[in-house]
Amino acid sequence: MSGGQAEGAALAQAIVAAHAGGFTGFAPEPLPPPTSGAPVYRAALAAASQLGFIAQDAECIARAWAAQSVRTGRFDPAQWPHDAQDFGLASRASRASGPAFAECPQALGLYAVLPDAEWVGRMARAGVPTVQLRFKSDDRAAIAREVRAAVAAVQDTPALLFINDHWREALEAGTYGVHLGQEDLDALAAPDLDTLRTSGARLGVSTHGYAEMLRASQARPSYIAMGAVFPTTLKKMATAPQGLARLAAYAQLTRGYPQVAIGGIALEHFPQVLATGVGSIAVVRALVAAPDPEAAAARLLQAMHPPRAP
Ligand SMILES: Cc1ncc(COP(=O)(O)OP(=O)(O)O)c(N)n1
Ligand SMILES: Cc1nc(C(=O)O)sc1CCOP(=O)(O)O
Ligand SMILES: [Mg+2]
Repeated sequence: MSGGQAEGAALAQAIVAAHAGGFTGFAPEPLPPPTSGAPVYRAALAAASQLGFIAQDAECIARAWAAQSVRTGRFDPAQWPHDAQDFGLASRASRASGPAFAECPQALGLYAVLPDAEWVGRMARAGVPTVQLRFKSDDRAAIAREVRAAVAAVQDTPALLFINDHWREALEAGTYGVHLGQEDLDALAAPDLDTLRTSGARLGVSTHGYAEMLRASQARPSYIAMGAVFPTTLKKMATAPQGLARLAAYAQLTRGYPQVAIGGIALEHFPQVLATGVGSIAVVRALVAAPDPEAAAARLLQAMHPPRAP
């Protein structure tokens, strides 16, 4: 090992030593091919991989760490990067990154993700402030029907309605917002994204790590969803559960956006999830698999807004 390599390995170990106690529970990932020769970049790439970040996220962390060192003029292994500028995360507030989607509340509160319009109405009437229709079907007529039924179901309630996946039907029905996954966003042609934005509909985007957050920010959505926090049995996830320490880091990075935490979240997790700073928690099974969904909604709403200590 050359002197330079030994020095780089020591920097990487210093980062790992400072953060291994926080980012626990992840097996090391293979070291991706470096895209820069800068010593801080290379050390952070090795450390992030050692801490279990997948290649695309290790690359984001390494680039952010190098940018942070240049900006501050020093390398501190304890200083995990959190600055949006260092990551190149597009800001919602700055016009320089292009027009933004319409605003939604900074705190969307309890967010129920629901399989059909009947559930949407039921949870809106139970007082859930944000609801999503997540209706999985390839039948265009059935989708349009379900979206219209969901709009009607929230009409006499204050609930904000997002439609998952089916953005054209959502625009036709005039819903409050649309939620898209990364693949949906990638598949959307620029003119379609413009149509969606200029319609005034709010846009929420799913993310599962740093690289996806940077990608989502390019669209300057109304909110950023971060998951899966814990293991979920609802669907097969391409990425590991991210856990609370990563969620806290993601929330710090994306604090210019309203944030939604999702994935495997149950009542007992609410205090720790809220402590990361997110303003909204999305759940599926905690409501639809509950023996008494209205009573479950009441408990989750209370956990979302715990009374302040006197
Ligand atoms: C609030 C919220 N966050 C994430 C998702 C997941 O959306 P997506 O990635 O589009 O995956 P599917 O839900 O379509 O399987 C969501 N629906 N809501
Ligand atoms: C639909 C969905 N999207 C996720 C993501 O991480 O993008 S996790 C998830 C399932 C959430 O269901 P439950 O609360 O029952 O675990
Ligand atoms: Mg989707």
